[in-house]
Amino acid sequence: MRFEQLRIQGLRCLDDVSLSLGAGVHVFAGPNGAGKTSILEAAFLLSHGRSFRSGAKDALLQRGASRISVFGEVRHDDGGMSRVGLGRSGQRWEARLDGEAATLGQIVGECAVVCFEPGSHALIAGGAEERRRYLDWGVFHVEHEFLMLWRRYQRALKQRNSLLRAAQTPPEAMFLPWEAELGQTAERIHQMRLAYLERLRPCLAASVGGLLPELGAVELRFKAGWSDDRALHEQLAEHRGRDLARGHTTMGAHRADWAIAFEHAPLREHLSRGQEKLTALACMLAQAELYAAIRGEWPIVCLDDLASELDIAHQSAVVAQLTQASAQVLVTGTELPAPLQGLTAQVFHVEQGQLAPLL
Ligand SMILES: Nc1ncnc2c1ncn2[C@@H]1O[C@H](COP(=O)(O)OP(=O)(O)OP(=O)(O)O)[C@@H](O)[C@H]1O
Repeated sequence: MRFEQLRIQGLRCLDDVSLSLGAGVHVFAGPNGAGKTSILEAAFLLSHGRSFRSGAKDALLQRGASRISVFGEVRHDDGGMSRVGLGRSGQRWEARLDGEAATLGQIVGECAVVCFEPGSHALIAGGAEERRRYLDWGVFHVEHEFLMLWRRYQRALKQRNSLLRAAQTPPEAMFLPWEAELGQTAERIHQMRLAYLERLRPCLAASVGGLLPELGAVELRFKAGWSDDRALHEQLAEHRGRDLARGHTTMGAHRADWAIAFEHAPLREHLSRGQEKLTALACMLAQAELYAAIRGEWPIVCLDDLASELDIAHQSAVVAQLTQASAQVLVTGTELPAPLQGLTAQVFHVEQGQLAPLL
């Protein structure tokens, strides 16, 4: 798939920017603080309903603006077109699909963007939340039922947590239905996550093998978020006392995690910062490749500040793979990255939130 049009209003320094994009590689080049990353953020927002920069929800709105809005025309490889939009004035985000009010899930289902950026190493070196988000984004695109299950799970979790925090401990009967619901939905979420990771495994082995051959075979480990010897609802009942003391639910699908271990770097601490970044990039590429295998089209790939993140050999390897796959690629850099010189790429100069195509 690819964006044919992208319109961004009121996002950081981008006051009102319209872009026409084609197939293949697009480069956004310009000085620091010009607004290059903000363009990728807008694309990512349509596919995830959030920015890839942490804590950015309020910072996204341009200072002094009352509304933020991002609109994209997505051309699918089968010729179909989806018009996706996301806007926010005040605290509420509103989604639109083909001119009609829609849910966030609907637009995210139509528009797939993956991104490698300077914070991506957090997928390997950071907390479990990033890894769950990555996993669940992939699961969602394979199993549309996932979102509904996840919402049911979150609702039950919220209810149980508020019982845990009540001034006077409620009777057991009030906990039981929520614990049963958590147990049921968590089990199905777990099965979907496991099935997705099984499908991801060969894609990951291939992309890691291409980018980090020196680290040897790769192993993917998954933790459900609760012990696998008993049903979750039983464990929730058993550990209610501990959860009451802590004021929140300490086990369940919201505590799941996964990890990658290499034959020659079994612990995460064995990886250099550059290897963490390459591993995160391999995860992103594997997810894109699996998406393409399942859905029949590549997601849009964003590479933020590519030249400062990777050495030239790895930049070249990534660009070659994406060009071969005919993915639409949006790259940023203070200059045109070396592996793109001589390649057919549409280059835009970005300065102070303004864009101009360079011939
Ligand atoms: N809410 C906001 N309102 C207005 N301007 C903002 C807001 N948030 C950030 N900015 C400004 O918008 C610009 C955003 O820059 P962005 O991160 O997109 O730049 P960049 O071209 O990727 O820079 P770099 O090369 O330094 O990474 C910066 O100049 C920043 O100061």
